[in-house]
Amino acid sequence: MSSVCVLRCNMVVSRLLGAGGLGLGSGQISGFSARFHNHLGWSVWGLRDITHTHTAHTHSGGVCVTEREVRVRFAPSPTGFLHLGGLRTALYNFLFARQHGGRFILRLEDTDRSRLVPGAALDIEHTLQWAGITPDESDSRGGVYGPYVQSQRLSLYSAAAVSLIESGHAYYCFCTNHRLELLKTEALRRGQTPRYDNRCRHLHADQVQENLAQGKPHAVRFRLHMKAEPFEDLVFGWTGHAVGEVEGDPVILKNDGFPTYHLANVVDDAHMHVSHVLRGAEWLTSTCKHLQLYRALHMTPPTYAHLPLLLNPDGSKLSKRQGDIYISHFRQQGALPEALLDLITNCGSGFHSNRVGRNLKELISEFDISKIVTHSAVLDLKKLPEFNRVHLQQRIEDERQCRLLVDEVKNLLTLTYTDQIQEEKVLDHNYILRVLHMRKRHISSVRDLLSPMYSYLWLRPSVSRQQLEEMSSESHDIISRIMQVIKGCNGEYTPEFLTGELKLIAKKLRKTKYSSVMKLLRLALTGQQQGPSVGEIMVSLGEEEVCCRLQKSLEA
Ligand SMILES: Nc1ncnc2c1ncn2[C@@H]1O[C@H](COP(=O)(O)OP(=O)(O)OP(=O)(O)O)[C@@H](O)[C@H]1O
Repeated sequence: MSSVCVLRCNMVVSRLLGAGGLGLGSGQISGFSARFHNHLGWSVWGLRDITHTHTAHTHSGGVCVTEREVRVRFAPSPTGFLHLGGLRTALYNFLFARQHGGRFILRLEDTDRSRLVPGAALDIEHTLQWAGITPDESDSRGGVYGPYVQSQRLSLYSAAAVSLIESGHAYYCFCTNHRLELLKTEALRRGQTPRYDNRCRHLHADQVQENLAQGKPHAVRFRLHMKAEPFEDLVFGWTGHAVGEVEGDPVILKNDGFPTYHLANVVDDAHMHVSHVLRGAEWLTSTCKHLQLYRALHMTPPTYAHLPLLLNPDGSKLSKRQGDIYISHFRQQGALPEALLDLITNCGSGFHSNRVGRNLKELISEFDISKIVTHSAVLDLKKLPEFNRVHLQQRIEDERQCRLLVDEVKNLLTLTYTDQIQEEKVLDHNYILRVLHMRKRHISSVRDLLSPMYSYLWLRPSVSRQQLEEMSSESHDIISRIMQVIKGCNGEYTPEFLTGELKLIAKKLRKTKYSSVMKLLRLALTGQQQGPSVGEIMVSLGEEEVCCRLQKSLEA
């Protein structure tokens, strides 16, 4: 290119690097100049690094990974908190990386400055950590290809834009917002899809130089080819979109000095040596554009796998723009991370079969990218309590995890009942442990144990003798007999034993049926008319506490 072009490019670079101190010196971006100018080998679009071989029984279930180290990235924009759709895309990247001994990278794409949400970046990283899918490289963990936040990588994008302008693949666009709006309105009036008319493509070099010298605001646009190079997507198969025929040249660098998604993700994926891009299917049609950018930049593109989207029941995409329910909300409600991961994989695809109760280790070994289907899936949140119940039971049955649950219940109890708790023993580790084991098939969250239905576990009910008499005139006799049974049970204090004994007592009564005996006992022990079986209630409370409550009911 001519010296004019070099001059223009330098102007852009200095403007961009100087803009509000947002750009960094290239020294802050590891190995930038060396890698950027060292054209990475062009391996037939780089798409043969992963191939479908349906006969091979490989770890990944029919997909052979060869040559390059597997490096995948989850690249959300911190324009909102993480939702379940984003979590599933992150998870599939994580599963793929773990299956192939690769690296899982978290990159924050914060170039849309107008939509940044304070706290979102931290929320995303913390949520991934909470879910057990901790990135190997990220802003907080670091890594050799950092920084992992796009606003700290501006010099890379401006240099790429410069290189594209120099090679004639990009050009300055001086069109005003007003003109672009008019183009849009006119297209809509004619019933056409709005598109840029590529006017600035044809500006004479002198005109461009004059505009730049006058400091006219400008963006940089990429010159799209008419020809559509098809590519093989791991989910959608061979795909091609004649982007140049249907779209105007896209902006790659905005006039605020920030790149658009198209340039930034291409440059970063290449510089971070990303081998596979697993991202939402909404990017499928943009991929031909991205491949044109790779070609123009002489960079090796990754292999693509576009993932079907998770949808709301009304068919819309789960998206931060709609303020969909964030993961932090489910977390606050007591959802377990493994239950959420299990739910979002169950309502999608990527596995030979679906079943409830898969943990992360099993998800890694059973994930099969060749099983991902192209159609989107509706998220069925009504199933979450059942998924949570199954996973909570698994935690309760695991000694180490159950210890943590006991502590959680203890904290919740202290917070909920503060000074109402009369008996310190309800905060005892073994007492809570017993309650958890007794209720593990019935509760979806440990928070359920704090609901009024379970208050009897922590607080003594106040039941009057009169209430019991109203249920049965034999109530005194019944309660005395039961206390006798408890005293003589010699360690055989199980729900089954107690139920058998209660039946025997009922048989000896003249006026009270077995069912009424149960109702009477439930009321005396819990102050409630419904709840778990009486045998279970008695075992949960323990012999001493049951006797104490029964005795009190006789005296009340
Ligand atoms: N509903 C969804 N289902 C599956 N993947 C999704 C969904 N929404 C986003 N993703 C994917 O998650 C990754 C991060 O997405 P991003 O942070 O842009 O979220 P988003 O909800 O699409 O944001 P926005 O609403 O701001 O566009 C991208 O690869 C994106 O394709």
